[in-house]
Amino acid sequence: MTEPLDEEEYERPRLGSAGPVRVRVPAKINLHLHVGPVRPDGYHELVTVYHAVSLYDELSARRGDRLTLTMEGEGAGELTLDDDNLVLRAARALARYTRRQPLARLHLRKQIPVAAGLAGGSADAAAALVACDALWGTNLGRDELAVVARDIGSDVPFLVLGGTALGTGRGEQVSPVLASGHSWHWVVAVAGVGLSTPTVYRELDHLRGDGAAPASVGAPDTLLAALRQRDPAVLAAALGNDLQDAALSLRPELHRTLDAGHDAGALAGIVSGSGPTCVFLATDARHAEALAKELVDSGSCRSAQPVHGPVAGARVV
Ligand SMILES: C[C@@](CO)(OP(=O)(O)O)[C@H](O)COP(=O)(O)OP(=O)(O)OC[C@H]1O[C@@H](n2ccc(N)nc2=O)[C@H](O)[C@@H]1O
Ligand SMILES: Nc1ncnc2c1ncn2[C@@H]1O[C@H](COP(=O)(O)OP(=O)(O)O)[C@@H](O)[C@H]1O
Repeated sequence: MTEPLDEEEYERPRLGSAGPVRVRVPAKINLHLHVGPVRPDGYHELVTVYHAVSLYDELSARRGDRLTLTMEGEGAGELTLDDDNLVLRAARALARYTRRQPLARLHLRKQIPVAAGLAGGSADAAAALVACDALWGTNLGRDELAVVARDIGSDVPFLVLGGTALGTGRGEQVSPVLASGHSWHWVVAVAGVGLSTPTVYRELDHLRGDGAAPASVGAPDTLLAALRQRDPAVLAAALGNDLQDAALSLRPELHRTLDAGHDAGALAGIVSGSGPTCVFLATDARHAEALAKELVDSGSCRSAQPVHGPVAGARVV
């Protein structure tokens, strides 16, 4: 973490924009999530393939004489405006990094459900970095913003980048894996109540420690090759998530959601990251529409919506 500066060391911000700056940021799913051993710092070593999908939060930033945040939309009422708020943490981290005062009026419109395995909070942090960078005229560029992002959360650098990317380390080391221009069609089926990410990692450790170790997805080579083939049936066979058994152990009712997707004709279904959202692969946009409707009708999830990916990371719009 960057050390906080004393007030007098701060520069008044040179405003890059009069504002408002509007930033749109996507949710992520993990097409491949291999969870390795626990590291000395308590995080698990990961190899993951992140994929940004067309479900967005939006953050606007205006000039202000303090740092303030207001929120509306999906799950906004559950979030507090304390030091744990990822938007405020991100704005302060960028201000410290660029030796400025964190002065901005921020407003967040949420559509990405909270604690759903879709990295909504990380997305909002990435949006705050991009919005404040534009408002303050700090012009760090995506690679440097991704460096600031690492201290905020493991998923945050990916949400700055977007697209499809390989994540290693604790997930914070990201590199793009392809830019083929091909779109994939998915349905995200959201559960009523979120799951805590640390609880799901602990459950995996517990399952592994029991000796009834769930099989691991191994290396991402098959998945990466499948992405290059652009064939949804091939991709369907390559999707995998080591956190799935842990999420299912904590939420057995997710079996019903996965079964409903299968019965409705999805090419494949997996838990998204730490869950409890389930994500289903469709052949095309129409198939995704039909699947989403059937999933809602099945009553096995709170809502289901078609999305596509990959899409760009946090962007000024
Ligand atoms: C599981 C994943 C998959 O992409 O995301 P979600 O599906 O929850 O969105 C990520 O690993 C979550 O990333 P993120 O939500 O940024 O996690 P962080 O804030 O860095 O860490 C939250 C907690 O998750 C656990 N954690 C996270 C990353 C990691 N490589 N090993 C871990 O054990 C630790 O308990 C940590 O204290
Ligand atoms: N702006 C924010 N949006 C969502 N969650 C936030 C935010 N700020 C802090 N959080 C906290 O981050 C945690 C993880 O949320 P989120 O990123 O939505 O889920 P997940 O890690 O499952 O993808 C939640 O417990 C939530 O309280």
